[in-house]
Amino acid sequence: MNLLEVKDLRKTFTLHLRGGLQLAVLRNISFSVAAGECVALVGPSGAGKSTLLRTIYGNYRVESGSVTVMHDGELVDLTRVPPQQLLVIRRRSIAYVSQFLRVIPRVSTRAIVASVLKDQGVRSADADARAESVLLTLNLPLRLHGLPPATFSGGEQQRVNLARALVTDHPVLLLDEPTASLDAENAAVVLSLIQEAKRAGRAILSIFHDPDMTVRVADRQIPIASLTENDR
Ligand SMILES: Nc1ncnc2c1ncn2[C@@H]1O[C@H](COP(=O)(O)OP(=O)(O)OP(=O)(O)O)[C@@H](O)[C@H]1O
Repeated sequence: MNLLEVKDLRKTFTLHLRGGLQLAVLRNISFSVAAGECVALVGPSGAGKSTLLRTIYGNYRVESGSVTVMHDGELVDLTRVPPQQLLVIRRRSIAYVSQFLRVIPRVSTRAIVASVLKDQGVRSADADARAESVLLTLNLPLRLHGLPPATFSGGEQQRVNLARALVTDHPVLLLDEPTASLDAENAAVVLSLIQEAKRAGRAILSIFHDPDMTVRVADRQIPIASLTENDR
């Protein structure tokens, strides 16, 4: 069963500060990701892999095409839903881990991770316990859970970011270079959590900075090519 379907997606950026210059990035992108599958986006730097993830998550408006995700047992086209519904769908059905953690200052790491569950209606004490457990699995020691992550190392911040997505059971998971700032040991933990998410029937779409990671965890690869003059 497909949990994510992308059809004929097109995306062009308009650079308003450059006199409205048009930058074509994605053309004719079509693929699907089934429950229990991890699909990797591969292609040269600048081809548009991160743009594709952000467009699927609804951060960017599409020029044309559709992005359908499984939400509450139904396939919903995210390109056509009003912003309020998009927020509801993000809360329950599609999670996105960017390379960068954006957090509210002075909020503790535990509270940041638990808030995702509390937004879904999980009781406060249960949410805190589950947040703590996933943070420990990701090798973030208890002494850091009460601290805001602003001063954490890049790899620690990346693991907090991952914890926010892995603590939930959203059917669709988008990961942008989830192991980029991690040492080999922590990268291996993340790979095993991705395998676990696959076994749980989630659909994962990811970009890996390391081709070896792609081979180890991805069931399929989707090539994203840089556009030529003719494609634009
Ligand atoms: N918000 C934006 N506004 C304008 N142009 C953008 C924006 N985001 C990305 N781009 C451009 O879109 C193109 C694709 O960028 P993107 O980051 O998606 O590539 P990528 O394949 O993920 O690259 P990398 O592997 O280096 O991370 C680049 O030319 C980039 O400059």
